[in-house]
Amino acid sequence: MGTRIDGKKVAARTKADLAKRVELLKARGIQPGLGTILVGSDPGSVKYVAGKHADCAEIGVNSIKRELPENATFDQVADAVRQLNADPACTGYIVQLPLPRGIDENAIIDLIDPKKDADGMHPYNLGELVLHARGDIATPLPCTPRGVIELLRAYDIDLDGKEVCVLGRGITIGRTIGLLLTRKAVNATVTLCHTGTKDVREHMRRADVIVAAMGVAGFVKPEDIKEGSILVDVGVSRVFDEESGRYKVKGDVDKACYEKALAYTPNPGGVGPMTRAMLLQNVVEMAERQL
Ligand SMILES: NC(=O)C1=CN([C@@H]2O[C@H](COP(=O)(O)OP(=O)(O)OC[C@H]3O[C@@H](n4cnc5c(N)ncnc54)[C@H](OP(=O)(O)O)[C@@H]3O)[C@@H](O)[C@H]2O)C=CC1
Ligand SMILES: Nc1nc(=O)c2c([nH]1)NC[C@@H]1CN(c3ccc(C(=O)N[C@@H](CCC(=O)O)C(=O)O)cc3)C=[N+]21
Repeated sequence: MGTRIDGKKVAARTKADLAKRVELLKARGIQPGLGTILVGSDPGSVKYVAGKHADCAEIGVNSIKRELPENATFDQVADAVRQLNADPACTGYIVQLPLPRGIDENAIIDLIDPKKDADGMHPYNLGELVLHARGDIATPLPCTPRGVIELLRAYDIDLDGKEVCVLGRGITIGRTIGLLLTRKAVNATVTLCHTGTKDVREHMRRADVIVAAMGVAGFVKPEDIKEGSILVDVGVSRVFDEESGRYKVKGDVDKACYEKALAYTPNPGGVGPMTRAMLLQNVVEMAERQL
């Protein structure tokens, strides 16, 4: 049985450290504040946003909530973005995705002040990430990819020279994590797979590390992986559980793989809590840049 990588534990440690940094900021007259813009009432999104505010309260960061109805227009969402750009109490914020159909998400993300982009997904910040393969980087990093890397680092898993197979080319993780994994400080070699990949299972079998970020429950099977591989399970599906009669969160990795793995992140309890912790870390770092 491989090592279970406990995301909750590492996230709690990260938050305890951030709480101290928030104290220092306050002592120097800076109060960090996280803004959220939620459009509509998708139950998943409502839950994520509530979780983010609870995290803020835990470490002493102020919350600024903006809620718009499902039928909000592009201009209304754009106005909410402009208000948070101008609000000095808001040091960083996110627009919860997905936005209702008909609102161009990329056009909204474009309007976010890159200095307040807590998700690290503004084109300017993504561009900075592309341009800086070496040295320090002073712009906010995308939360989920950063969470994955911090989580592996917390368990002393060295990615230098490792073959990483990423499954999925979504914006929140698949398409950007390679930019972090291939930075000189991490030094991994990355293959990015998607529905156009010819033999995705062949790529998985070759990999030292698999980052599964598709949202296809149980996609990665024991016969697809190498003995001693490291499994990072990011994808989230809600699957009906016959036994309990309730919907349960399921990851992209079949639990039967754990036996063969050197280490694995459970789902839930792995990457999710780290994603949230990295959002807070971005907000604290953005506030620290004001010092
Ligand atoms: N735990 C956490 O903290 C987080 C979890 N997530 C979860 O991670 C998952 C990915 O999110 P996101 O980055 O937004 O990606 P998207 O959901 O936008 O995209 C999914 C990707 O998976 C690919 N894919 C789907 N089925 C297959 C298949 N059978 N074979 C190969 N590739 C496939 C798609 O390929 P194609 O492009 O060809 O259609 C697509 O690129 C989601 O389930 C999301 O909920 C996201 C962020 C944080
Ligand atoms: N712009 C943007 N940024 C995101 O970061 C983003 C997004 N859009 N769209 C949707 C996905 C999904 N996502 C999760 C975050 C935390 C948990 C999380 O904390 N999960 C807990 C359990 C939660 C439960 O049980 O329901 C865990 O894994 O232990 C899960 C999923 C962020 N996403």
